Amino acid sequence: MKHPKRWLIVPAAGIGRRMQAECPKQYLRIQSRFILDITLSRLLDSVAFDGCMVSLNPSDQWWVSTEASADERISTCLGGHERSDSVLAALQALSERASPDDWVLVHDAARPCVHPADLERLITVLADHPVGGLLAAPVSDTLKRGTGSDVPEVAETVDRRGLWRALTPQMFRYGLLTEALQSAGREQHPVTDESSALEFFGKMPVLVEGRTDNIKVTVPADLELAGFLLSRS
Ligand SMILES: Nc1ccn([C@@H]2O[C@H](COP(=O)(O)OP(=O)(O)OP(=O)(O)O)[C@@H](O)[C@H]2O)c(=O)n1
Ligand SMILES: C[C@](O)(CO)[C@H](O)COP(=O)(O)O
Repeated sequence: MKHPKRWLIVPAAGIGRRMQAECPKQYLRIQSRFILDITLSRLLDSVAFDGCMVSLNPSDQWWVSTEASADERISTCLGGHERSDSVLAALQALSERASPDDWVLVHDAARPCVHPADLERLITVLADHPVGGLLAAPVSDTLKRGTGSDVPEVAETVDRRGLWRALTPQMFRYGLLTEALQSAGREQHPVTDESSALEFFGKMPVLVEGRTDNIKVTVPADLELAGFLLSRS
């Protein structure tokens, strides 16, 4: 039986609106390196991939200045309006090289602190699984649902038992992930991660516990925290 290949997709076509920075957040620097370069090097230096596809914004003017742009292992494609569109564009850009049973790991460009041990655990746990799964962290805080007003008040406390925070990478079979994202798009079913598309497609992805320091750089305060975490890794 043909051994499945392993592909990496890094959606990096966002504009980082919540970061309120002068450039898309994946091009902010930590220790003088672009966040995107840090993320890609942590992934590619830790795991053997058969190829890597990075989705870029059509207006991207920074990619040409990255270390990654000179890396022969990495190809690029144009991303889309939503993260899911950017992931689907990367899957379609790999269509000539990938087979349905190949593994695809999808990781946010904005998560530079991902730890090699988490990558190894995800790949090992899911190696023989027919669908795949994702890194996730059990919720440890008490959760409140707020009212939508300018001064939000507690509407209810949400039972946190069994709740997890989805992280990335998320790892699924190439064919199934492509079909699931296409189906969610046709049905205009909003998905904010790959697992949501598989769930909509009737599958139950595996939750693989990951480190809580695998943060997504989203708002200004996250940049200093990511810098601290990277200084210790
Ligand atoms: N149309 C999009 C939107 C997001 N992303 C990528 O998906 C990852 C996670 O998305 P998010 O944190 O929401 O990034 P942004 O969309 O850039 O942030 P914001 O929502 O604040 O604009 C990021 O690496 C981002 O570059 C993408 O490739 N294509
Ligand atoms: C994929 C993800 O990072 C899992 O938590 C998250 O859904 C991305 O959401 P965003 O709004 O695109 O940042």
